[in-house]
Amino acid sequence: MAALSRLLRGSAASMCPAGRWLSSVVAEPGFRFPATVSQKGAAPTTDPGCRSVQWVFLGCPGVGKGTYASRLSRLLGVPHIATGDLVREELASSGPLSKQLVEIVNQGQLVSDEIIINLLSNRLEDGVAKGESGFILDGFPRTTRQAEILEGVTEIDLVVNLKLREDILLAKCLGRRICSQCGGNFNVASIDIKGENGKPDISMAPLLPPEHCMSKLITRADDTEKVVKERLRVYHDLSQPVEEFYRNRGKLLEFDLPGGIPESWPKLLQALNLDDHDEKKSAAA
Ligand SMILES: Nc1ncnc2c1ncn2[C@@H]1O[C@H](COP(=O)(O)OP(=O)(O)O)[C@@H](O)[C@H]1O
Repeated sequence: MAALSRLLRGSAASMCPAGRWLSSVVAEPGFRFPATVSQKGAAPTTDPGCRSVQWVFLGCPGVGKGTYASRLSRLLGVPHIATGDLVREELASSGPLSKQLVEIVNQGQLVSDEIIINLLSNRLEDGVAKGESGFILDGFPRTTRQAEILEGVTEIDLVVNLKLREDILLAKCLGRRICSQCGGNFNVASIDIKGENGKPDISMAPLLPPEHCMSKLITRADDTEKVVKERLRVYHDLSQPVEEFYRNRGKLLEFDLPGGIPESWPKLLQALNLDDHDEKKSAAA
């Protein structure tokens, strides 16, 4: 905990007040965006004293936090830090913690705040040593206590709350596959759901792996129907209050996913007031 405080205090100290996000969700001049990203309507800044973005992604299991957070992290040049990945790395390491964690994770429960903060703290410390700045957190905070601890040590600029219907979330979790060799994330679920009560239809094409990954696909041990349902229940009980925590602070951007990546990505960029020059170039090519 002390290490997390120290690290995050360090980044808060170099924060540019003019760069703080306001509830309008439009970045103030002062944030450092890499050359390929521009903030529509905001003058680019070169002020080296200002820090990079510090964002949080919230949302139920299977909603796509990892997908969109990692795309944004590449666009904004900040690390994407997923606490679920940190937990899985620890499980794979068969270190002293892994025995303790395996049961908790495979039952769909949350790891203790102390353990998760310790893992996050170590990850941030490694990042600082490599010269990283800013972050997009995915899967943290997941309890109001974690949110309070984070608030006590640094300023979060923006919290993006991704939303999708619960029947789709289950299908997406059950369709998740990981390449055991390259670590790539894929999804074999094909979603095609008619909208009801005036809601639009939702289609999501599968995100299929390249040919060479096909035979190496594995499924997460906690992506079984029983465990996913328990994770959704735990999310509603413990993590939904975190949405309220940030809503009360005017930092929550609600984003209803309109479909798969092709429909959702441009709309998310629009909601964030960001431009992806690289994507436009490749689309035009
Ligand atoms: N912030 C956190 N607090 C407690 N446990 C966590 C946290 N982040 C991840 N975990 C543990 O790791 C598991 C996998 O996390 P993640 O990959 O984020 O799952 P999901 O796909 O359900 O969002 C969780 O079910 C939980 O046991």
